Formats: sequence, C-alpha cells, structure tokens
Amino acid sequence: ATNPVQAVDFINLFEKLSGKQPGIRKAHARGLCATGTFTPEQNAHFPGAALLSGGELPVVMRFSVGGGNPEADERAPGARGMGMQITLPEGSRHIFTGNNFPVFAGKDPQTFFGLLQTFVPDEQGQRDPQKTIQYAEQNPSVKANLAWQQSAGTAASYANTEFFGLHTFFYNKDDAEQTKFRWHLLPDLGVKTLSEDEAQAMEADFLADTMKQQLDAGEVSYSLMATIGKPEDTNIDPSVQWPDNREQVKLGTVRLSSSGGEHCTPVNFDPNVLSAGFSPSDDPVLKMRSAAYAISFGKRLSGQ
Ligand code: HEM
Repeated sequence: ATNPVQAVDFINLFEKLSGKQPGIRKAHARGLCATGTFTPEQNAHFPGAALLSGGELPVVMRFSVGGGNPEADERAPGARGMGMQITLPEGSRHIFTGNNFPVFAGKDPQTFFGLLQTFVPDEQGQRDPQKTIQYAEQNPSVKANLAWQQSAGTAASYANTEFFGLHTFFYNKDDAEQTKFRWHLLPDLGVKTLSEDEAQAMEADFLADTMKQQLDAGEVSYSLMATIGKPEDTNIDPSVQWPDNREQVKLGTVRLSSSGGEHCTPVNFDPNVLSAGFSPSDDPVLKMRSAAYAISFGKRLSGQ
C-alpha cells in the first residue's frame, strides 16, 4: 500500500463513529475497573520468568464494552474487553489486554481500518450493511470475526467472560529454546452468555452490579492460560486461530477483591508493556496498538 494507515487515522475514525468524547477512551469507552491479585504458577515453558517466580502480585483490571460510546447499552451482544496490569516487586509491569472473541477482524491494521470505514453512516445517518458484506468478500481475513459477531450472545457478567490475547508473544525470544505463545483468560465461574430475551430483562448498565453481587457472594477468579505454539503456527496474523490441539499451560490465578473506583484512570493498557524475558511478535496489529493507545491516553488525560 502506498498510504499505510497510521495510529492517528484510527483515532480520527473512532471519533467519527462515536462522536467526540472529550476525556474518554477513544475505544472501549464504557468500562468497569477492578483490583485483585495474581498468584503465579511456575512453568517449564517459562523458566526463570520474574512474572511467575514470586508470590502474589497486585493487579488492576479494566473490563469494557467495545466501541467509543461511554453510554453503551450492556444488553447488546458483541465485543467485551479486558485490560490487566500486573505490577512486579521491583516495579516493572506486565500488561495483558484482550477481547472476548477468539479471532481478530483483519490480518493487518489496513484491513481492519477498511472494515471500520464500512460502518460510517451516510449523510442520513444510515449504515449500509451491504458495504460490510462486500468488503468481507474482498477481504476474507475479516470473515471469522464477523461470523463471531453474528452469533455472539450478551456477556452475562465480566466474571463469566473469556478473554483472548489474540497476538503471538515470545518468552526468551533470543534463545534457541524460545517459547512462542498466545494467552487467554478463562473465568473460573464458567463462560455464560444471555439470550436476547434474558438480556432485555436486565438494566442497560447491569454489569457493574452483577460483578459486585458475584464478589459479595464468593470468589471471582480467572485462570491465565498460555497456548504453546508450534513453528508452523502464525506469528503475525491475529485473524487466524492456531489449531485447537496445542498444549495449554496455566500461568497463574487472578483473584478479584474489589470493583468500581478510579484505579484504572491513570493506566494505559498498552499490550506491548511486558515484563523481563517476554517480547512481542511482529504482528502489525499488535505494533499499531501502542501508538493508538498512547494518542488516546494523551487525549483522555488532557480532556480532548
Ligand atoms: C489496529 C488495531 C487496534 C486499534 C487501533 C485499537 C485502538 C484502541 C484504542 C485507541 C483504545 C483506547 C486506549 C485508551 O484510551 O487507553 C483501545 C482500547 C482497548 N482495546 Fe484496542 N485497538 C486495536 C486492537 C485491539 C485488539 C486486537 C484487542 C484485543 C486483543 C483490543 C482490545 C482493547 C481493549 C480491551 C481496550 C480497553 C483498554 C482499557 O480498558 O483501557 N484492541 N483500543
């Protein structure tokens, strides 16, 4: 492409799709903050990882509804997100930011951008679904995600949602013995979605109360899992899932202790912030995210 898409183009497009929302995240605008702990488990695939070597570490998590609307209706089916910052004893951080779909909408930023452009309404405020269908025919790497969007229910609770990192990461990348993995966060309370009727019986902002009730009733926890990749599994394409027979290992348990509050306000959940020994892949979508999040973070903190 002669004119590759830039991070700022995404920010402008998000503002076009959701309106200017001064001081608000340009994507995943509606959210719920939570705090808790991460209890690591040592693992042969991650020898000596500082993240997994100590005891309990503090966690700040932000759950969110996809899109730039801070008043998004939580009864609607579709994308939900999760950002998790784990702070290590010496102060370094490891951030995991994932969504509830197992496959991304496009093999690279350009393809994803083109898809988002098909969602821009015309002068009468109407969206043209035909544009999206045509785009998918010409850009098949968006199809698996669109199929997921079609069939997705409404997340019953953030405590009952699975989140996927989607990109490939490495541990000890420079070593001959490097581990290649993708992570996901499995809710120990099980995955639950609501049918359309069940969702309509809820309040539009039910997710914060639901989380509070679940925290009052007992433990809300997640298993942080890594899928270990084989050489033939893609390093760079988040629109392609790895075969489902790959080895799964548990990196630790995330336990929530509180929800609500402003702990997430000063956090930029940039998925390229990794603790010692970990490194990102060359996935161009992953690379694009740091710059886009930084622009959104700066705008949000400066009231734009
Ligand atoms: C080119 C691709 C992408 C772009 C341009 C993009 C852009 C953004 C932006 C601008 C924000 C707001 C950041 C802030 O203000 O702090 C955001 C938040 C978020 N994104 Fe992305 N994103 C992309 C891909 C992804 C992918 C692949 C995932 C999931 C694996 C994801 C999950 C999230 C989540 C969960 C949040 C909310 C973080 C929070 O609560 O602060 N995004 N994204």
